[in-house]
Amino acid sequence: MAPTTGDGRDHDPDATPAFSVEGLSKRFGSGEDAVRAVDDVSFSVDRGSVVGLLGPNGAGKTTLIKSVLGTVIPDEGTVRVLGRDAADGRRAAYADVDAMLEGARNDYWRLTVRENLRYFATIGGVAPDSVAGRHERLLDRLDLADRADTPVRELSRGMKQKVSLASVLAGGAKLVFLDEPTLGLDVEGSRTLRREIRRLAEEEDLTVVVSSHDMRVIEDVCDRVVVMSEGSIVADDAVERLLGAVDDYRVRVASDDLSPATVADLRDRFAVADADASAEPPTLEVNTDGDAVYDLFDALRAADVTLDRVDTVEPSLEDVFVRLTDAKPDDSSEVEPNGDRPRERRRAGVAGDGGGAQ
Ligand SMILES: Nc1ncnc2c1ncn2[C@@H]1O[C@H](COP(=O)(O)OP(=O)(O)OP(=O)(O)O)[C@@H](O)[C@H]1O
Repeated sequence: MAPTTGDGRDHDPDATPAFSVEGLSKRFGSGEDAVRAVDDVSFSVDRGSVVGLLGPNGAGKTTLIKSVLGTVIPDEGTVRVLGRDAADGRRAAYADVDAMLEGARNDYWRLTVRENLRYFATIGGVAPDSVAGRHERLLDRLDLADRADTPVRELSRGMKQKVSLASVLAGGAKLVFLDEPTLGLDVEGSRTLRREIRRLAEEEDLTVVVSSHDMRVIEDVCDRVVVMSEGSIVADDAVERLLGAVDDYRVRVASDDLSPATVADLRDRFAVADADASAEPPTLEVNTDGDAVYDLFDALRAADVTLDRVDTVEPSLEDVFVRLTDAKPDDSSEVEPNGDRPRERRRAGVAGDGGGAQ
């Protein structure tokens, strides 16, 4: 048990959460038009953990993150960052915190990669020479070392995204928020960045909060997932436990005999989760439990469906998410040609990056 002082603060640095929020609420607007963006939310994040923040559009994720970053002032509740009450002194509370909000930080494209790291260390209040070793390590780990002296504008999108991540870490932040870190990347670029985020978290002893609509990011990178809906936390658990909590038993059958009429008939009688008529052979996924699976096979036999293949399907984080929030996970993944999400793309403020309190 960590020693505590009279004010209840503990002084064992490892036991102090990276951040905690208590009774946090934020409302926008007033009267009938008021929106409770965050509604009495309390939770804390241990140091060294990698936590995913999930939720459909408008769930309150960004407002929550900005409240912790100090760029949104909550109506009620307290925020403690690395043991310090954010209301007591923003500068001290946020010295070790940084964020990459909504896709990418605006790195300076005319500066080289290394110059960007030095610049962001400086505006984070750190003398760049004192963290030169860290910068070399970051460049190395993110496979940017041989491009360190290249202007950012000459890099591929995937590399620019990695420069953004390195810039967030350039000043020695211990707590970082990454919002949609893989947005706009191709499959390979996204996979590389996910691997690097996980590795950096472990090797640099970082606390990372990742917000994304991409379930692969959350599944690959996070130890724990906090799911928000309509301003409240609706689930908060380890990824495996969330997956285990879904006791759906789903079977996927494949057969050339699955005609549209047969599928329509089965839809009336079973919980059909998915049907793909264009697959070869066509497939049908049905949520079943207990005896329902036998009823399904009886019904298929009665409809003269000869099965080519039968599989059971493990529940995915997406299934859990849909169950908890009643929303599709990618309902805001519409991406503009430049890779940005359309809504309020450039509006977000970042601590130390010109974001003003609202
Ligand atoms: N500055 C603002 N003024 C008015 N309403 C706002 C403002 N910021 C957020 N809201 C509203 O608060 C609610 C929560 O928004 P928030 O951006 O926090 O959700 P989110 O979970 O981050 O959504 P998304 O995934 O789409 O980014 C929404 O109804 C949103 O319209």
